[in-house]
Amino acid sequence: QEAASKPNVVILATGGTIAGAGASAANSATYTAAKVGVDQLIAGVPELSQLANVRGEQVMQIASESITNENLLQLARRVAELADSNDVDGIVITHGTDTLEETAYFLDLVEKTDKPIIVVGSMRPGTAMSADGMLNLYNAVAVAGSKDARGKGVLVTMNDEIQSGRDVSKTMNIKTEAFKSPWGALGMVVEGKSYWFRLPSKRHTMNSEFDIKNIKTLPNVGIAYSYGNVDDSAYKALAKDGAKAIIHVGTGNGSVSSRVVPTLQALRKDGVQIIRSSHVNNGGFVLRNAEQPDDKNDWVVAHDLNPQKARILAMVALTQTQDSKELQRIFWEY
Ligand SMILES: NC(=O)C[C@H](N)C(=O)O
Repeated sequence: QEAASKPNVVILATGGTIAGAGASAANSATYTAAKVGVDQLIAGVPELSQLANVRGEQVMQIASESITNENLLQLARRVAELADSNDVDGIVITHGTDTLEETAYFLDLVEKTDKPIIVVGSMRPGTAMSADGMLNLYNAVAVAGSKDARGKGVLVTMNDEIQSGRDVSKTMNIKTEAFKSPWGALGMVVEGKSYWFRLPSKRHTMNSEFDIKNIKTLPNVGIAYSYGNVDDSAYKALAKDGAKAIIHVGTGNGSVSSRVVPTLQALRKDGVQIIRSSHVNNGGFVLRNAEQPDDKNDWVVAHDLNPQKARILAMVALTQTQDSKELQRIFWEY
């Protein structure tokens, strides 16, 4: 009877530092990620059973720097199956923090559900002093089981904050206050209770035109970084390797070096989509035709998406359109 009154939350474990282990309690930074299985992870936080009926599944066991597009698709398909089942109220994904922001955004774009989907990780392994994984996981399950988290898109619970999976990124390694959004957190979780302050305004989940059920494979999209004295070799190499789009990680306004401009114009003529983003640290804001004539060059701007999130959106969008104007619409709306 007590179980019937609690929400049913499934924890999908993928690895990362939240499942990591070090040689001693003093090893907060030196450890091996993806060591501890999901059952042990759940057993390590017995208080979870006060929040929800929790069960776990090990989807993969990897450090998130090694995640592939196939891993992303596999995870997203399993999330969709669970979201469709009547006995699941919320889903938590434990994940390495390196690419957590990419996975969270991918799921935000392709999952057709208003059930809470929470992606969570930790900055320290569970074996370390002041490990942050236990509380982050507790908070994730609390949010996943709460009715007021429904319809808010994929969320990330790190360091007591509830962040939008679309906006959040890892801004720091080592520190536990690593996950920030340029537009601020959506809320806080304290002692298992959520406090909300704002809502995402971009299209996501139920309101998204993308659906994992229609996505068989993801296209090759590469990222090339700009800096002083940059040349065009990375762009050419990506195109040679079959990239359908290249995310240009520009300086400042997503600017393009005069040495690189002719190559990007030529690649666009050859059919490669060129998407300008910025490498500024606290959130880029790239506008069309600002510093570069995007209309003339038929390039796209990533607006506020960082390069790794721009890659995710470009891959998803390219499953549906090859038209640069459509691509730009999608980059404004998601
Ligand atoms: N804190 C972490 O989870 C980092 C680790 N390299 C990972 O992404 O799997």
